[in-house]
Amino acid sequence: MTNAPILKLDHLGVTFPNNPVFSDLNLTIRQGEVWSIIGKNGVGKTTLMRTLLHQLRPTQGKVTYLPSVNDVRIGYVPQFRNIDADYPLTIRDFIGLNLTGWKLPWLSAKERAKVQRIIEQTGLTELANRPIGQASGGEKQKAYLAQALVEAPNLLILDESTASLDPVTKTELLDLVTELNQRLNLTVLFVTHDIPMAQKYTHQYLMMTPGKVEQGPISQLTDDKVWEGENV
Ligand SMILES: Nc1ncnc2c1ncn2[C@@H]1O[C@H](COP(=O)(O)OP(=O)(O)OP(=O)(O)O)[C@@H](O)[C@H]1O
Repeated sequence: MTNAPILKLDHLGVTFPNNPVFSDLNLTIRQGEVWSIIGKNGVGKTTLMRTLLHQLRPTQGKVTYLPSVNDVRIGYVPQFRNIDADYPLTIRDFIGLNLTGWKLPWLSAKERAKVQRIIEQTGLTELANRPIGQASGGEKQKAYLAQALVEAPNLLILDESTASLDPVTKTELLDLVTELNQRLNLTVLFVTHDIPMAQKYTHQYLMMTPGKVEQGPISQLTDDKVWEGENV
């Protein structure tokens, strides 16, 4: 398995009107690495993720996918978002939503098989035909993860996506992500406030504090450092 750089940030910065969020962020992420992105509320973690997804244009510096953006398939699992109880899709339909390209409005047999495989991997077999609007918060989060994984991403961004889960479900999902990381060299960015989970499941950390960003191996993320970072 290679350990080539997949993503490079050079002097990256985002400023909203009258609100400089972060600046001069330099970071190289290699294939197969698992990073935790931590920092207190409002420090800019989601803003950074949106910049990586090209949903936001940086006001300083640049984001480069290597060797080119065409080789990187990003799966994004958002923070908990509610879905109306009468939303008409089943969990199975929801997972396959992004697979229907412009050619056909329905899934091919191959695409249906992909959806079925991911349903089994994420433990959603019993629930697959239930309307997603009627699923619990944790079940919806599992469906979002399955939707992000169905296109076999090589970069997975989990944006506080385990925050609303019970400890058993959280562990199940992060074990699955770890298995995909080890088997497929999946690169993972895990935005979280859950430091014990970050210490258990990730290899590197990026800690954002107002005016400063620090990074290093997860073994160097001490409780003192987290306390300082959260109280700037
Ligand atoms: N579209 C926007 N326009 C203006 N300001 C924004 C916009 N999006 C985010 N912000 C501001 O940027 C800052 C960073 O927000 P962001 O959501 O990135 O923080 P975060 O670290 O993800 O927080 P949390 O841990 O609470 O999810 C906040 O002050 C927020 O109000």
